[in-house]
Amino acid sequence: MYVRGTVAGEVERRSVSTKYGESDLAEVPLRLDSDHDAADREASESADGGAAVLEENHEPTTVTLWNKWTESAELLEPGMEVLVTDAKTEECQGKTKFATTGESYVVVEPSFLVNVTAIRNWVDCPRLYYLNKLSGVPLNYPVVKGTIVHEVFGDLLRGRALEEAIDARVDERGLELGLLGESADAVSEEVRENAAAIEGWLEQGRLTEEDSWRSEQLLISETFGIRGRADAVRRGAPVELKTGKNLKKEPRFKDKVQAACYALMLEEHGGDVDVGTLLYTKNSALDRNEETGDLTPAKEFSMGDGLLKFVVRLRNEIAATEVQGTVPTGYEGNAKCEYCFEQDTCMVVSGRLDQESKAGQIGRPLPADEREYFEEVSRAIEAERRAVHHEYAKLWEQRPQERADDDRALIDLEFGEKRPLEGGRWELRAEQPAGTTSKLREGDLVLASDGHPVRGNAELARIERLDDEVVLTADEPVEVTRLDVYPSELTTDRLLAALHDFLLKGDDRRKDVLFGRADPTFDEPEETFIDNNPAQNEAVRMAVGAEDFALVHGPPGTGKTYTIARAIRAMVERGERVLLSAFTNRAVDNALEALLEQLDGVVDDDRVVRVGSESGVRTDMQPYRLERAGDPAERVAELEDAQVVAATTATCGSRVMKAQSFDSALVDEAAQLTEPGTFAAITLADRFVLVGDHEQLPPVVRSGDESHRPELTDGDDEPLGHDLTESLFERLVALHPDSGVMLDQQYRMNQRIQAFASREFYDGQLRPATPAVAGRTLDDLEGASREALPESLRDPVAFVDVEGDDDRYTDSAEAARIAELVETYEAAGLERSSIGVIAPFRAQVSEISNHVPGDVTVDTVDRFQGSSQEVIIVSFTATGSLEGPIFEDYRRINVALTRPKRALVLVGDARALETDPVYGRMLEWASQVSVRGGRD
Ligand SMILES: Nc1ncnc2c1ncn2[C@@H]1O[C@H](COP(=O)(O)OP(=O)(O)OP(=O)(O)O)[C@@H](O)[C@H]1O
Repeated sequence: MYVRGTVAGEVERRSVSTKYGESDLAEVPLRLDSDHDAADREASESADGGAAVLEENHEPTTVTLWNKWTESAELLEPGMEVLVTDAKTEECQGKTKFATTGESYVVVEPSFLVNVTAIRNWVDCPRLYYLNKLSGVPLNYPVVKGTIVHEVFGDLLRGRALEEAIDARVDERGLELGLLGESADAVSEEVRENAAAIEGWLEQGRLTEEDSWRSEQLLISETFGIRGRADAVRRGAPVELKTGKNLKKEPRFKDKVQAACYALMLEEHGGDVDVGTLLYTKNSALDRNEETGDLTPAKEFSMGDGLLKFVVRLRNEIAATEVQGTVPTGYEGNAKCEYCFEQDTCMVVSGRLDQESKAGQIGRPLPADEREYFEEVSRAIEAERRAVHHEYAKLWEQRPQERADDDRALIDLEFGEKRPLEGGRWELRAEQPAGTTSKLREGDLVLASDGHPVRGNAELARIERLDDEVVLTADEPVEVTRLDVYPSELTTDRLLAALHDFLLKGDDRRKDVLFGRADPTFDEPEETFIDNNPAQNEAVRMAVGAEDFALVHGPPGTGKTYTIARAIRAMVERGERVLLSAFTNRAVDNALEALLEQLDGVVDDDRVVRVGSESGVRTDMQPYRLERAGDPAERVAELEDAQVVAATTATCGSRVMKAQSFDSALVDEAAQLTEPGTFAAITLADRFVLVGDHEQLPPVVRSGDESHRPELTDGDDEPLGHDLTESLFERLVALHPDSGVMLDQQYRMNQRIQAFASREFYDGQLRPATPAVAGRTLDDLEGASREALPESLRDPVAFVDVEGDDDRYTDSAEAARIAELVETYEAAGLERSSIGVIAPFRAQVSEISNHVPGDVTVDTVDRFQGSSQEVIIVSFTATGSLEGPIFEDYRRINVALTRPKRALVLVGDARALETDPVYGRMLEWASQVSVRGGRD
């Protein structure tokens, strides 16, 4: 049976004499989880074929861990979670206790998902694992070549011809190879040598019997807290490809460990694995006359129980280290520093961060405030990682309908067909029921399954099309009936690397300025860049003249995009190479569009390059998109000759972008970026300009979403100084207020609409840029007439009182009233597509969507940020006390109220809203009719 719970006290270890001799044991006081989805587990095929439904029990019990599992017991601290499989019960003085059996596995912190490659690295040296995590994998030839060989291997398994696979895969990596100075022919030759081993081996397999193969299988273990992608699975057993050589008979130990991880997961999914295979592809390229030893590439080993358990214990060490936030020193394993490639890096990191390390330390430690900053921010990033793991856990903890309601899955799809594509991949089609919504978008990577993303047959797939029909491409032909959001750690990995690069490799002057030890300096040109808007002109002068950085604070509609474009043009005219970046693809493309207008006749179009994925970049910007595939020299020239490169901040953390450098970086939507998120872009440039509005939505952090367990090691209860929700932009505005300028003329809203936001959020300084903007009404729109509206809606701002029902997340009366309002505006001549509805909860968004036609955009505030509409209707969904995201942070209401150009209608329960002073003032403003209002 399964026993799962939280450690409730100190663990006691001792030795006892048994009939088998001396045995170690550890007694762990455990508070059992009451409802660890027992029913769900029972229905599933879990590793031990059954599950214990444990009674709710708040009294701690004891679980005894025997022999080798006492090693894992040593890692335990009160508050940690433990899972024991195949436990037995023992009655003792009327109490039920538990103990491990010979079959048991003990899993520490089972919801922390450890990557298989992490476990493999950990075998070599725990500190190496830490260093890899910190600095990320750089662009280097062995890594890129290894990836290509793996891809060719997958292709061969899927039946693609060798030469075709090599050509295609080398071509796809053109850009990376170009950056590394490699030529396609030379790389193809090397890949061919490696692939020969694979092909020969596959031939043998085919000669003897009908093999059942599967390439690249994504495995996630809900029992052992491990995940990874097996290179291949042959007759149910793992096959791992290594591009190195191995002249011994046996596979390398760490490679065995890796294969054992996959074996463990395959067994959890119902397999019985007794063998693992390692394929050392370099072996076949070696010359028998020069090398002695076993040159056969494929080496098999038998998969013993002892190894599987050892692997789980290693995994436990990683999980415990991560949850406690301790930094490995290298003493934990038997690290051999003198042979390690990373010895220098290791010593530098140890020296700079003043960490204990087996390799030793070099250099002076960073100043104390920088080390403290590093600790706080890296801890916050690790909390983000745990939140991603939490997303994984939801894959099995939530029922399908709950996931669908959460917008995290599309369920009940009707499988249509699977069609083989050229190159051995598959196209999968399914129909989705009408009216379903989710977070999934075209271009997303998803978990496509035949029913369950973890327990069923599942595969990573890309969404090619998403309307009534869903079209996917994948490596394997899954009969798709369900799609789940794929929780990715990529962002977290890149944040950590960006933090590392900034603090450990970053420029000292920049750190002095960012940590407040020095003031930023400017050398502003006297030139006038924009003659009709003094604040914008000053912003461009500061941006161009900044020697360190400049800040442009742009309230809604104040011409941020225009100002950025003008500033970049000025920089380009001065001969600078410029990076244009923003948090979202949408903002990057908007700014790029404005910039192209400015650059017309200044630089050739082909010196402006957009870096991003095909699905991320807007159609009209595709001509500027950098193709990754093709001739290496051509690809790299295209990027390196570019004078302006545009990419999201996430892409700035990619290996390709990290190889670039710029004179200046301009970052839009900077108030929505975490500090390390901002570093990813600005570390690529000598100077930077941040553009944003800290009175609108702050960075979105996953770990803030839900209640996570308190830090285990955080002895002092001091609140963290840096928790990722404050942007670098906001911090710098406070730290160096004179390095920025606020744009104060807005080009969007009628005067009546902007009045409240200006007063509440911008010290009354925001004003309409022109009389025409101030006087905007619906009458300006073709075919629309305010006269046709009821009197109560003729003013640009209106309030509609709807008594709230008692539901917390939805209000159907409000939804019905909003549907009527939409009809009223339509009757007055408005296009439905020019009306937007904002609601605080997803549930209310769905409720309203069911009442209004599809071409009216209905969404949450977060989704509306950055856009505008002619008419905006806001549903407050409030009753009694004000609770919910829209009310927790006044910046949300600022965003909601500043989306419309010509008309704003607030729909809510006046009595509830009045209970808060800000909303009280909002009601007053919305209910007063302007002098020039539409009364006859
Ligand atoms: N100095 C200016 N003179 C004339 N028009 C301007 C000026 N600055 C901006 N505009 C116009 O104002 C509108 C809004 O500008 P822009 O798109 O740059 O705003 P933004 O601040 O980026 O908006 P958002 O708040 O949506 O991000 C655009 O139509 C733009 O052409």
